Amino acid sequence: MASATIYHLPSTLSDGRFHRRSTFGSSPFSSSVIHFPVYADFCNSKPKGYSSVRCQSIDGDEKKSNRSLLDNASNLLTQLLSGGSIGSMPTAEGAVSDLFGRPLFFSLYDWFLEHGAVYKLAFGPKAFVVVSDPIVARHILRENAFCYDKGVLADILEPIMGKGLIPADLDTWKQRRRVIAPGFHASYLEAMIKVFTACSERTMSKFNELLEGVEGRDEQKSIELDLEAEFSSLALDIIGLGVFNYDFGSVTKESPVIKAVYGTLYEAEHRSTFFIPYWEIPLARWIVPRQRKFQNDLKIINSCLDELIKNAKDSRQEADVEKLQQRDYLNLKDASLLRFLVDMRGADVDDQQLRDDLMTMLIAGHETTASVLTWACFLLAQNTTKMEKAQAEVDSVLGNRSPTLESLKNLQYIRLIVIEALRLYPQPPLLIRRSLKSDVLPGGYKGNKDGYAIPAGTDLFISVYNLHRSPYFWDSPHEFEPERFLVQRKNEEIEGWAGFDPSRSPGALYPNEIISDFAFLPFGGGPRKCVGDQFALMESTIVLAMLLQNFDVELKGNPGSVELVTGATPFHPKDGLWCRLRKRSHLHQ
Ligand code: HEM
Repeated sequence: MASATIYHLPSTLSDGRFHRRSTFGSSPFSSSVIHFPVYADFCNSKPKGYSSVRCQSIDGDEKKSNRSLLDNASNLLTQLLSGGSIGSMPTAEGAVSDLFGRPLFFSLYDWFLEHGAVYKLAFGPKAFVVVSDPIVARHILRENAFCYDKGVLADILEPIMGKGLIPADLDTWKQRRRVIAPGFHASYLEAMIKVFTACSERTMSKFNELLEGVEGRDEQKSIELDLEAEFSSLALDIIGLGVFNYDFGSVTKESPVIKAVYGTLYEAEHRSTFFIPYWEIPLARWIVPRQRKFQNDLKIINSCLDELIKNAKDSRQEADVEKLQQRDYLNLKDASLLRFLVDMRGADVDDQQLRDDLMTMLIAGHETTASVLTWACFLLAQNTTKMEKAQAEVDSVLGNRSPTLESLKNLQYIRLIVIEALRLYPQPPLLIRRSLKSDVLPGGYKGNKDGYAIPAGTDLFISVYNLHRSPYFWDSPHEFEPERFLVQRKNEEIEGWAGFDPSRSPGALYPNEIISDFAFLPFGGGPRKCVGDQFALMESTIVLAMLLQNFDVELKGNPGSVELVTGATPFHPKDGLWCRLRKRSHLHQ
């Protein structure tokens, strides 16, 4: 009989990694948990694409009759307080109760199909404008980018990231972006491939050791583990080494710093699913136990970062940007971004700013990447043909060798799987903005030809989830089809959208917002686009390739039982992604 061993990581009990969903219980958004529709449901739905999502909502009259007094009062208040100023737009009379039963983005999707690509969400005393159209997204993110700031998101993240790139005011952002973006140059990324490979090898060794501990013949052995937790540890180790040359070693051990990082991540996540700055209530940081713990976690991380900054400054070797980029990164002992930032001539900054920069990248680049890998495995494990195609590519490109930059270029199918996972599960599913001045949004596809006037101070959600699953811009939008990115797609009917054309970004290893004219926005677009996109994509490709090179992966349970939680932060399977791993048959002794 085949033996299987179930591994609970030690952290299950002590660092809160797996308790985090329960901390979300108090949030109106994140308490939403749904059984995720099985991939096959999507494929069989008619019209192709969205009926599975729609079937989870209460439609029409039934929905209205279920509205509570709270919903009616909330909508009335919205109309009174903000309805007039952005009145020309279709309004989704969102029932607040809709938000309790399931993640917010499902409701946003239903309302998008009902009201169009730009609608106003009547929600309590506030109104949000929800955008689900590439032409409108392009206007906000690129053409008129400096008319908008991060609004609610900056309010939420500022206490954690300070003046890091994400929440920074415009002046600080301009100054820091100019210094940080060049740090992700080609030689740095190539050196990072060594880091991705070395860290992944540690994870693969851990899995192999666990398998060796199982009794029985090689071909019969399997282990069951939560791949989401494993990817989370691996991504933490990678971001620590890549950004500040610090080895958390979290794949194999626990430490107070690791616990503090997870504590901080969960607080960041909790705050970003709340949208109301409850932590600013006077004395909350001293009285509320979770806030006290958060302050303590921040202190632990900050003192670790302070020491790393001090060491980097003590060994500073000043140079111009061009000279820094020409260093022999493949052989540097410390190829980290911190080294680059500290050594850059003329970019002297105080320790506080450096700390904010590092903290921002630690948070922005950790769970996002772990989530992409999680959902890529979830999708692949449900599709035997695509899994076999992926493993065949890995076998022919890598054999039993470790990945290099050259092999990464040849792992085309694995790259597209990562991209397709990001299309179906964008991390985060919403981009948040607030208008700094009055503006006129384009109407977008099927919208008002004159556009929509919005006043200064309007809060907007660009729903990347809606964009990525729009039936107007994608064929079979809910299907897992990595191959779709190889095909040119034009839609002459859509005025103002240039269509999908891979040749628009020659030499790009991965499809991006340019190729899709803003219909594909996993890393945002325009000046605030993610600085770590290539880092994250290469990392995900290498980790996934090495996993498939070594193991057969299947879901432990039924895909329909995988429950999904999210707010404005990465999607998570509620109880992790439990998978069964077996050593690939050609690797048996
Ligand atoms: C798959 C992984 C990742 C995803 C999906 C992702 C996604 C995003 C998105 C959507 C934005 C734009 C947010 C907006 O416009 O409001 C962003 C910004 C940012 N990301 Fe990433 N990211 C990932 C990995 C990383 C990594 C690895 C790093 C750093 C090493 C990083 C650092 C940043 C920073 C600093 C910003 C702010 C840029 C600015 O405002 O100038 N991200 N990311």
